[in-house]
This record gives sequence, structure tokens and C-alpha cells, in this order.
Amino acid sequence: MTLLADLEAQSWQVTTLLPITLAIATWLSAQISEPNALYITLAFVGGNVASFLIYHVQEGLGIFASAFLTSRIAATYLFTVFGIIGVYRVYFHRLSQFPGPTSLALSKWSSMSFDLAGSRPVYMQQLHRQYGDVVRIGPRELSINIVGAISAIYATGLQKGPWYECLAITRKEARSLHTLKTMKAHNERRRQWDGAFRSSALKGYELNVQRNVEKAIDALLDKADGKTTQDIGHWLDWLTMDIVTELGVGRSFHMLDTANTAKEIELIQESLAVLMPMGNVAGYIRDILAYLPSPTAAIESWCRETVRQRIRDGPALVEQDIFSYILGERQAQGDRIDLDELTAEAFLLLGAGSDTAGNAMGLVIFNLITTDSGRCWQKLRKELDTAFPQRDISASDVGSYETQRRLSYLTACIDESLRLYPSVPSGLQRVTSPAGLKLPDGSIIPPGVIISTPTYTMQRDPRNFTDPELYRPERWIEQDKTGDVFTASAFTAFGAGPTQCIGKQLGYMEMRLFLARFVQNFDVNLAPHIDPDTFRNNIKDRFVIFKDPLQLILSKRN
Ligand code: HEM
Repeated sequence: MTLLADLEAQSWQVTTLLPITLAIATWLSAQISEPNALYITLAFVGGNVASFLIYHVQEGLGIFASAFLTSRIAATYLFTVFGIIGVYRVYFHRLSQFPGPTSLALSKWSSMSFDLAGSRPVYMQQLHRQYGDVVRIGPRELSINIVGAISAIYATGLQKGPWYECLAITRKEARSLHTLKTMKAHNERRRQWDGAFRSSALKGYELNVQRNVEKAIDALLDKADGKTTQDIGHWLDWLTMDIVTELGVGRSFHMLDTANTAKEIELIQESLAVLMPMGNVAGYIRDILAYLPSPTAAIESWCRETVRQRIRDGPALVEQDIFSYILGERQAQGDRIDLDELTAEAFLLLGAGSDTAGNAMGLVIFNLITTDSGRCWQKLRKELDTAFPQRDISASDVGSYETQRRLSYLTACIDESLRLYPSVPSGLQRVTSPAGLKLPDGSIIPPGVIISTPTYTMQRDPRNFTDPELYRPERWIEQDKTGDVFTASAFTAFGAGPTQCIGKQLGYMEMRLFLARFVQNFDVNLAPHIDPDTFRNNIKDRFVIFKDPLQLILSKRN
């Protein structure tokens, strides 16, 4: 028989009706319960192999004819499955009445392009301008740009969204505080962490923060020749990472001493590049990738080894480190020592406690020197010089309420920079409960929908802040006097509700101390080759923001 005759001889029931029926059955069963990605993939591959063997071995067709018929059945199956899914999602889904781009309603894969480019926050801002306050940004996902909805979303115990799965390292069931799914589990774990961030514990961290800040400032003073450029971003990464490792687990990469980024940290930074896309693709891809070698394996094993040593030897570099509190609480609550879980906690500390504060400080400096020819820089320096003429501000000073009152412009400079460039700029996912979610206007979001508020969009919304694109620290101090719009509750740079940043006060301690010392000790210019607009446009979202090297020319202040 010729190839054509072979093909014509096949019954349409097998090549067409069968795959269409199977496709409908697959779709229906997926409506009843979430399919296991690995099983579906194996069944699909197995079905294709079986079809090829039946045609080739049992029916005696040639290789090409068997391959052709098998591909045709597979293509009909896939076309039907995706066709049904597409039509259902766009026209019949419970979110089909919400506005948004059709590509995002069809598939989360459409978000790949802007997530790989790191431009999710800016894209969300465009979508909200185009479609309104509630936008459909995924088959079952909405972005909600309504300040009045923040507490209903983040403070009522809604479960975390699927994005958090991509952060779960080690055994999948070994979760860190941040990746625990239900609020009940999260709240219980958070109690183990709370002691480590109370004001009495923070007092114990002051000397360490101060020593590291002084180390960074001294190293920069040595290099401040008024000619060579320094990437201040590197120094801030080294500073925040050395602090959080020493305070967290009592060990350090000594990056401020070596003026070098540790290999393990480079790997974290590289793997962060895929965090947003990975978190936003379908769960079945993440399930499959979980079987491949982890890109964060080196830092995971550093964390594991460190935790093991830490449990055995106790705190090494500070008297009471953050793990002293976590381990103490675990024991007090009768929890067993689970090495996987503690490794995940150490990993969380490294990830959450360094880039966030490091980027924030870099951007405060950038905003201070690029706004109105350094007006804010000069104003801040004046405030600091008045309060600390000897330029001897300490970590204990920045922690005191009285100093914070005297240095209100310093805090305003930090908050205003975090408003424009929140370290975590995209929305934090939650899932609506079986009762759904009532918005302030009375409309209801159905149950089981992924929702978030778009931090970047909200913090730059003119309904929340007058002239929202301008860096104007004064708005944080004079809001009552000017008549400008200032919606404090729209500022969610540290998150909201019971999952909001536990390290906020430690972050402020680092930022206030370093920035005060920096502004009082250096005269600073942006390197001539850096164009401020290009620098701003190149800020990317990798869950935590990424920026270009911040090249500065430093001179010692007279
Ligand atoms: C400018 C500095 C910082 C910013 C802007 C920031 C921002 C945030 C945000 C937005 C969240 C919420 C994430 C979510 O719900 O998914 C968060 C959580 C967290 N942050 Fe920070 N952070 C900063 C500094 C720090 C520092 C210095 C530490 C620790 C040493 C830290 C530790 C954590 C931890 C452990 C969580 C998880 C809390 C939980 O899930 O209950 N952060 N941070």
C-alpha cells in the first residue's frame, strides 16, 4: 500500500472522534479536580507511543504513516482541548464579565513576555488606566486597584496565591514563614518569629548594624577620590547581606571585607531573574521543573550546612541572633527541629532581608541627587547637621523615637523613594474564600479567584497622591497643610495585614543609619555616563526590584 492509501484507509472515528472525545473528557475531569501535571504529561506521551505501536506493529503500517496518524490524533486532541479551554475562559468563565486583555484571560502564558522583561508593574499601571480599577490579568486572576479593598484582601485571613509555590524550596511540604499557604499555619509560625523582631531584640542588633555600616562607610571613604566611579549598589548589597547573615544565623559571607559578591549570592541573584515568570506560569510546569536540578541548589546547601552548624554551636557572631529566637520558640512550642523547614527559613531571611533594603537605599540616594539639582540632598544634610553636628549618629540614636522625630525628613526621603520604587512592586497574591470577596462598592468577586492589589500602580495613582510621579519627600511631613491628596493607606511597600514585613524596623535601622552617615560624609555625583531617565526605565521587577549599576563619583566632604 502507498502512504496515501494507508492514510485514507483509517476510520475517522479513530483519528478524529476519539481524540475529540478524549479532549472533552480531559477538560471535564479538570473541572472536577486539579489534574496532576506529571500524570497528564505521562498519559499523553504514553498514548502517543501506544498509537504509533498499534499502527506500526499491529496494523503493519510504515513508519511515516504511523507517525503521521499519531501526530494527527495528538494534534486533534490538543487543538480541541485548547479550543474548549479558550472559548470557555473568554465567554463562559465566572470572570468573563471583568475587563482586561483577551490574551491574559486566555492563558497565564501571555504574562511571560512582560515578566521576562521585568515590566509587570508598569504594564499593570497601563492596564488599570485602560480598563479601570478591577482588571482580569489571568484566567482566574484579578488585579484590584482600590485602596478600600486592601484590608479585605490582606487582613481577613485569605489563603496565599499560587505564586508563592515558586519560592518553596527543599521538600515541597517544608515551608518557610513566607510560603506557608494558609493563614492559620502562617500565624502559628509567625509567633515563632515575632520575638526576633521585638524592640528588645532589635536593641541587641544595634552594635552589629553599626559595625557593618561603619565598615562600609570607611571602605567608601578610602575610595572617595573625586575621580573613580563606585557601584554603590554593590556596596549596599554587601552591607545588607553581611548584616542579615550575621544577625540571622550568626555566619557571614564577609562581602564588605572582601569587596566581592560571594558565588552563592550571585546564584541567588541570577535565579531571581526567572522568579516572576516562574511564579506566574501554570502550576503543571512548576511541578515538572521541580524534578530538575534547582538553580538555587548552592545557596540551599549553604543554608542547610549553616543551620546544622548553628544548631550545634549556638550563635557565633552576635550574642542573640534571629535563629536564637526562632529555635527557642520552636522548642517552647514543642515543635521538633526540622532541618528542611529551618533551611527554608534561613533562605527566606537571606532573600527578604538584603535586596529589599539594599535596593531601597540605592534608590533613595539616586532620588536625592537627581531631584531638582540635589535640593533634597542639601535639605537632608542640613537636618542631619543640625541634629548631629559631630556626624556621630549611631544605631541606637536612629532607633530612638526622639531622634526619629528630629530626623523626620530622613524618614520622609526613604518613604517617598519606596512609594515611587517599592522594593516589591507587584501585587501579593491571595485567593478569595468560598464566600467570595465584597468590594467597597458592593460588587462581589467570586470564590477561588486569585486577587492582588498592584502596589506600584496604587502608590503612583493621582487619586492617592498629588503629582504622583514626582519625588517630593515633603508630602510625608506637610500633608495636613498643603491640601494635597495623601492617602497613607495606599502605601503598601512593606505589605499589609498579618504577612506584612516582619523586618521593617530592622530595615529602617539599616537605612536610616547608612543614609545619615553617607549624606554627612560624602559629596556625590552620578557618573557622567549614567543617564537618569535610562536608569529609571531600566528598573526591573524580579519580585524584588533590580536596577542597573548605580555608578557614583564620591568625594570626602570637607
Ligand atoms: C526596605 C526594606 C524592606 C522592604 C521594602 C520589605 C518588604 C517586604 C514585603 C512587601 C513583604 C511582604 C511579602 C509578601 O507578603 O509576600 C515582606 C515580608 C517579609 N520581610 Fe521584608 N522588607 C524589607 C526589609 C526586610 C528585612 C531587613 C528583613 C529581615 C531581616 C525582612 C524580612 C521579611 C520577612 C521574613 C518577610 C515574610 C513575612 C511573612 O510572610 O510573615 N524584610 N517584606
